[in-house]
Amino acid sequence: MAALSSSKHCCSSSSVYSSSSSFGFHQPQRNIPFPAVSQKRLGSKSVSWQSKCSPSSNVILMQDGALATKKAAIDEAPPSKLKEGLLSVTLPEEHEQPINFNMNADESTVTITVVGASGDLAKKKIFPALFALYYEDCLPEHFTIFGYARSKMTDAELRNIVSRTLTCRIDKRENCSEKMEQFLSRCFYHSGQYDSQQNFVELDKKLKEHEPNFVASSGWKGCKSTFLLIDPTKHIRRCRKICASLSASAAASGWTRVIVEKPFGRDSDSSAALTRALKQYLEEDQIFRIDHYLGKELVENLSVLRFSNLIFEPLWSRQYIRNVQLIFSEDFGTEGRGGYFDHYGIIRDIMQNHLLQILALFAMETPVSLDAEDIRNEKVKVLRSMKTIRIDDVVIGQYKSHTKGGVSYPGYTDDKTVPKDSLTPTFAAAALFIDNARWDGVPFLMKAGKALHNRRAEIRVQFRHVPGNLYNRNFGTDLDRATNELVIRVQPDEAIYLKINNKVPGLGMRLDRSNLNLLYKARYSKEIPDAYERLLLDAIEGERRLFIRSDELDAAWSLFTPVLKELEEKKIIPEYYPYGSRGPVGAHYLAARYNVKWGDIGVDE
Ligand SMILES: NC(=O)C1=CN([C@@H]2O[C@H](COP(=O)(O)OP(=O)(O)OC[C@H]3O[C@@H](n4cnc5c(N)ncnc54)[C@H](OP(=O)(O)O)[C@@H]3O)[C@@H](O)[C@H]2O)C=CC1
Ligand SMILES: O=C1O[C@H](COP(=O)(O)O)[C@@H](O)[C@H](O)[C@H]1O
Repeated sequence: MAALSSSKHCCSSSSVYSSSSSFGFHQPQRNIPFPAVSQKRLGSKSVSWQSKCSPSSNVILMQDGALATKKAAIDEAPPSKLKEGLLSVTLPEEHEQPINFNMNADESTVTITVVGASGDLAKKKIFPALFALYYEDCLPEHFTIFGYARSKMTDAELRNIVSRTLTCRIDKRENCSEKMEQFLSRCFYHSGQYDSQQNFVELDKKLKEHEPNFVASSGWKGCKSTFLLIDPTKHIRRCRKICASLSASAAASGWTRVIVEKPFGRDSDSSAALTRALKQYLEEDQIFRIDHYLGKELVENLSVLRFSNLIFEPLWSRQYIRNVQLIFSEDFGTEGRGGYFDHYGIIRDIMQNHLLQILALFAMETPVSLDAEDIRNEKVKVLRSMKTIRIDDVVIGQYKSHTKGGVSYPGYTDDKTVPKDSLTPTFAAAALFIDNARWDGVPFLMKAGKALHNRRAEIRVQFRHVPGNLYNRNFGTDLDRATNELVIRVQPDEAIYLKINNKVPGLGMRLDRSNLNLLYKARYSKEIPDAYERLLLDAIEGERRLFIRSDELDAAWSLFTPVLKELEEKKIIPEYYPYGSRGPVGAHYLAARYNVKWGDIGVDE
């Protein structure tokens, strides 16, 4: 979990504040005029424009009532800053005067705390993503990163661990080691218990010591963000304590945002309990629940593809789409995470969150705007329109050991941290339906598994066959074999391709299926940022579009909780499949029931 400070409280203690960056840092003003404000007449507003690091980010935050409209705000902002997207404004409640804000980007500042810094995710993803942002100049001029966990460590030891995980992009090798040194010199560590307010007060004290002089001298108390990287469901009491400490510190010294990693509960009740615990001390808009699949490039592109191309949106309904497939596979097992995994299983680990989030983005109605709340409103609507999942529409599997080419691969229950008699699914397939006018009757098939034959995540959209197609006789009796299929390959080798029927060149009339192929590595020379880079940047900027709101979470759990309960109460035995195989055959029967063939199986997979 991580917490960020937002401009909302940072600015509340003084009558006139200014801000110089998209990160919302507040300074005594530099006299750039801004429209007058009166708290009574005003509501929250946000303004979006192109930012250097965050193309569609919501960069100006006007809260506690700003008279300024979006247009006025943009009109008032200096063009150079609009270009860079470096503005953030918060208006104090008592403020009745014209407001000014600082435009000096050099004076922007943020403090990032990584709670659970000794863990796997911090090393593997969080520090490398923060470094990538630093390298890209997407972090403010003055930033400090504090690792926090119970393990005893010095700053040097943290830096040593972190340094081993930092890499520069292939196209950004210039000054790489110099940049790493600079980055590491901003990383510090503080050891403490998660439930000790005293330890957090000590941390706060250290954070202050690292604030730049101009922050201290202005009386402004700081903008902080905190990543909570301890399992929030298992450590709910600790999380509540952490939030209490952050909230107490924020009340005295700014405001805080908390970025929380999954798992967000294991069913509706535990998820609601976690939400209650977090909301005891934080407002919903301070909580950033991460689903890292939403930060993946092609998942983000889904809306662009659909809503900015005339050739797709009109086809996006039951009228033209026969089925949609959401596929996740990994070619490795739960090695090393068996203890965690056994408590959750693949449905909770991948389907209820990552695949369902993609489904919601795919199937939602057009949002009013690209504002986070508009998008999330549409996602909630579609999730709430889904039919209860029937147990007959779910197939579960578990991998067993397998020997191939003289190499022996372990079964799931061979992991010492997994009970020998565990029925936890490592594979699942499910058919879901959306009960609305657009998607009535269209199967949304999900498939997710570990220890399969490849690593892949993709969205497949199979279209209906062309009515009265002149070329039907070329396809034989199985017309569905010749339908168009749009494939959005999220990973690896990001690509979007469309399968079309095409005449094979020559004097005859032979058709084949070919791909119109947008392979990212062939089209774009730029390396694709890791999902965590996008998400961390958005969290720091206060952009919520890619984070899960509590009502979305409730809707997702309402959908999956009944079937999960039934599977567990009935102790349904998973279908065993060999490590490295294509998974249980039951998945094919499930698809066949709805006249569907999995698109990832076959000649053109
Ligand atoms: N690792 C991954 O690939 C992914 C992880 N996540 C989620 O991110 C979060 C962090 O994951 P990850 O880093 O792998 O987790 P780890 O198991 O590595 O632990 C993270 C931190 O939790 C603390 N911790 C571990 N056990 C306990 C305990 N029994 N009591 C109190 N604190 C404990 C450790 O700090 P210390 O003991 O020093 O206090 C450690 O720094 C989790 O919520 C996880 O579900 C999500 C997606 C992928
Ligand atoms: O959330 C999780 O995701 C990873 C897969 O993420 P990816 O970005 O590598 O595709 C998965 O291995 C893990 O079990 C799950 O908790």
